[in-house]
Amino acid sequence: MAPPAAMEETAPTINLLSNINDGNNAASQISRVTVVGSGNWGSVAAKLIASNTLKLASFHDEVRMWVFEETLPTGQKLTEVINQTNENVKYLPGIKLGKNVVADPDLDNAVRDAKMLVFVTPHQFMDGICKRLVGKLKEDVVAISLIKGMEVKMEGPHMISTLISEQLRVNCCVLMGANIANEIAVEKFSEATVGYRENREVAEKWVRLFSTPYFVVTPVQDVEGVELCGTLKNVVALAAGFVDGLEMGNNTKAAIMRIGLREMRAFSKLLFSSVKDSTFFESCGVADLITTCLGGRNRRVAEAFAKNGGKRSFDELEAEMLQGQKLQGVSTAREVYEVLRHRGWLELFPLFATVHEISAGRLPPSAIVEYSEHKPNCSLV
Ligand SMILES: NC(=O)c1ccc[n+]([C@@H]2O[C@H](COP(=O)([O-])OP(=O)(O)OC[C@H]3O[C@@H](n4cnc5c(N)ncnc54)[C@H](O)[C@@H]3O)[C@@H](O)[C@H]2O)c1
Ligand SMILES: O=P(O)(O)OC[C@H](O)CO
Repeated sequence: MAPPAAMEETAPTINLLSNINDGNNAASQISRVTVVGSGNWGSVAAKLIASNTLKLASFHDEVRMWVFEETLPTGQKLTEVINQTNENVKYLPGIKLGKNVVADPDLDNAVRDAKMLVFVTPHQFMDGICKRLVGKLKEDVVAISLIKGMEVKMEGPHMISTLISEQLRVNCCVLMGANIANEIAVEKFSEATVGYRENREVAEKWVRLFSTPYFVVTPVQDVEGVELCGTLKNVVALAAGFVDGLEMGNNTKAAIMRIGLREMRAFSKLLFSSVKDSTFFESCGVADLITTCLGGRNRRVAEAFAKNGGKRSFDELEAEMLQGQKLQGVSTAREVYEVLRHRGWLELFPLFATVHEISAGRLPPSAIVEYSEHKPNCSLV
């Protein structure tokens, strides 16, 4: 059962202007939370949330976590092992998730009673997941996407939060930030940004659900800006990895990060005029760009790709180096490239375009710095 309302006062939340009724302990007011996804970040998100649902009276203690079921080399099902050991032995070994995290391989069952849905799968699976969930949710469900990626459809680019809100007809916020999951798993201090469209009250409820003394969350009214920061930094991370693989040094890497940030901002503002400059100074912006270009998986695999002279494909390196975890940067670079080509913007975004050309094998990794010699006069908004 959820603890008494008084405990809410001692919960580790940041100071909010919220008037959310956390004092109302009626069963109908208590939100059940389900995490859809159980990879590296999905598991850490479940752990974070589960530590708070035990303390905050407005959330049900139990956190359901939908697991894309797989059989481990031991022959056991991943879900069974998570529930027996309280550990995601494949995607987050060595970390206890909290006894109130329940792994569930049945998607319909996992979301059935949820009032708050946290989506955190690799972005390429979300279209299929949303289709499976249509008509399966409770009324008044709210969602948040922790997914860094986008979709490109015939009619143009689609953010994942838009896919969720349109297909499932729910309010969907986003949470992005400088958040390498393994560091948060061991409770090292970091920050994150919740992006919301209009409903500040819902955003603040998400902030309460995620905030801990070591995970400080700030709400920002710019859902597209926050989500595009999280999505596009993965493309810049590939460029940073190429530079590392070619041993070009820190100055070159800093230059790539600066140019990348400039393209991130310009691309975001061309797609959505509402995107705010200030968002790029939040955790979701420059901070995530820095941590990803220093310590992320996209950077690491791109470094190996460049060291091999582009002779081993990203798919091969991903499977070998990440053991089931998924890169988002390569498909995002392709999706961004499609938008640029379709809209006649390729000349405006030489870094983004070149990252795709390299990862698709059409240019050598060294082209990451050569593009600027050929297109020195390109200017961005
Ligand atoms: N790992 C991080 O440090 C981190 C931090 C912040 C944001 N993110 C973002 O979170 C999202 C999820 O990443 P992650 O790190 O939790 O996952 P991951 O890359 O560690 O794991 C891949 C996940 O995909 C699942 N999967 C495989 N095939 C599937 C299918 N057909 N359908 C549905 N699921 C399938 C696997 O079971 C596994 O749970 C991504 O958008 C990522 O960019 C990751
Ligand atoms: O490991 P990456 O490259 O997927 O990046 C992880 C996170 O997005 C960093 O915030």
